[in-house]
Amino acid sequence: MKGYLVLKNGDVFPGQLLGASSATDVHGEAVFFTGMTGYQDVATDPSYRGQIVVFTYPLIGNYGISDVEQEQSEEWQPRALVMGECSSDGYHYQSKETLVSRAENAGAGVPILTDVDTRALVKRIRTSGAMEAVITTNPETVTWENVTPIEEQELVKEVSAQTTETFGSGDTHIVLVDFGHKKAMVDALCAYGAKVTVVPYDTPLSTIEALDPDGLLLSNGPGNPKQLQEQLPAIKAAIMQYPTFAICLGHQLIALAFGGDTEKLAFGHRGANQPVIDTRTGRVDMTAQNHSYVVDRASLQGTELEVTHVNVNDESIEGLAHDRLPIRSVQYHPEAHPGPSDSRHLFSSFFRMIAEEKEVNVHA
Ligand SMILES: NC(=O)CC[C@H](N)C(=O)O
Repeated sequence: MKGYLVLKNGDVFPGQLLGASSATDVHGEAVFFTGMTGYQDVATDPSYRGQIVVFTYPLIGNYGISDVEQEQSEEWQPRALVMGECSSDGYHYQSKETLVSRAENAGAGVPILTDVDTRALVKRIRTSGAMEAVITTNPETVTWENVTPIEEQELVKEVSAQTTETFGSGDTHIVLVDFGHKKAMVDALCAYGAKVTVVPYDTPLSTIEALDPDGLLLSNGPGNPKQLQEQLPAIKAAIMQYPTFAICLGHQLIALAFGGDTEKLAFGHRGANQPVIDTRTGRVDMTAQNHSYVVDRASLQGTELEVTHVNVNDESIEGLAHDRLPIRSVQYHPEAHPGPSDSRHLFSSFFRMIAEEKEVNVHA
């Protein structure tokens, strides 16, 4: 069926619609992802909730869909996927589903718009910025009334765990505060010897205390971090009490909790090759990224936070450390999925930080 992506500025990009809910108009924020692989990880990453993801790589779906390895959550998360060409053969995961069959059977109702001039579309987003968009079968009838802008949607509430769940059986107990975590994060923690308890984003401090964690992980998640303003005092109280590592949305929340500010990038960083330098060691990692917002450097003046990592391309802030407490955060994704795992060592630094803290407490 013929379909269209209509940008809020009026530009229309035609294509072919696949998927269960192809007849319905779907609103979202049009953003682009530059990785050559990782489409399944992207399609299931809760950070993409509310967004229409345009893939810059022209051929998507060619290695198939895995049962579990690439799956980051149980649902398809973006509002829609847009691509140049959608492969109907899953080459690597041969006996499994393909992207086409997944879209066609998608109970979640995530349409895929293929055969789109994604090059032109991405150039438009680069010049005009990430923008609201609609996937539709009839561009004439598109309306922007009664649509809540993504900044005002309570997306974390939609994706956060409803109940507490425990994974792994290691000796180090990590409580993962779930703003919309990716499964790869739990897997990475378990691989380093953790037992992980995933708790809803608004879990009170007393419940966290009752779980007696060795450390906290504040996860990634969708939307504007300022949506969680009300949670900041509780987040601050918790992270001041336990060694904490925070990723992406979690990193932004740490900045906000300590009096810093965040701002929105024109079109964000979404891909698998963002170079990040550790300003203390000079080491550069190629990183997996997926974010619209960044911590504002000037806002950190006078706070207890120090910048530890910087993006080599645009000098935006990529990592923070508390000047006194064992609190570290990064804007990028050390758990990868999709993208390189160069920065997986940050998980071992987290476990080292926890061990050091235990030492200090033993001798205190
Ligand atoms: N991956 C994430 O956690 C994204 C954080 C936040 N929603 C942003 O877009 O900046």
